[in-house]
Amino acid sequence: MEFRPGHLTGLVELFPRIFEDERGFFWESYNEPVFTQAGLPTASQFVQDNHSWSKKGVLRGLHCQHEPFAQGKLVRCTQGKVLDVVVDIRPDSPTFGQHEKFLLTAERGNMLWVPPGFAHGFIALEEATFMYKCTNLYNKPAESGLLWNDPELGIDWEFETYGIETPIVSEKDQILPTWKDFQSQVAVK
Ligand SMILES: Cc1cn([C@H]2C[C@H](O)[C@@H](COP(=O)(O)OP(=O)(O)O[C@H]3O[C@@H](C)C(=O)[C@@H](O)[C@H]3O)O2)c(=O)[nH]c1=O
Repeated sequence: MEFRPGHLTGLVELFPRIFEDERGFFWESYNEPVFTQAGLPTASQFVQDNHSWSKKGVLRGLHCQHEPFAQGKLVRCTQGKVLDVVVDIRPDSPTFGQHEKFLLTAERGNMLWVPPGFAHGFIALEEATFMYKCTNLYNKPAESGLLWNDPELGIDWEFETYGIETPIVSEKDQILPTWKDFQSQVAVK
């Protein structure tokens, strides 16, 4: 497994070692001592596993849960490919408000460790199965997030590159706060 730090502190992209033969392929997606060595959470810290499937063009996000329910997420795409986007929402971070994008594909098996303190989302660039482990349980009242197309965040979701005309966004995600509103909400909490 190769571990590549993201530009935003705390993010880690994981690339498994892939063994291919005439039958197909094999790789280790989790190995406790290897994860410990890399400073990543291990099995007992992951308390919830999630699995979603999305049509091409579905955009989910950007989601987070406020403290003390913030979740770290180890995410991966096991069918198709997604553009994964994270926004740094740690007020004391020098990169507060900045985002980073990762192309996660089933073929490469790459994963992303997103620590607590980020809003997270993705767009399915083709039919995609998305699976992830979380370090905290789902807590509906603690749900929050950011509006995916807020100009202030300035995220290019690369629709043109992948032939997506209009993203499919849930009603809930269409009314998430802008970056400006999110900051004032956090400030009053
Ligand atoms: C996230 C979640 C949802 N649900 C339920 C609530 C709802 O009725 C239904 C669908 O929920 P959502 O629309 O929030 O699903 P979705 O938009 O896929 O939410 C996910 O998006 C990605 C980007 C993330 O980062 C995740 O943490 C999570 O927020 O599933 C759970 O039971 N447990 C969970 O952990």
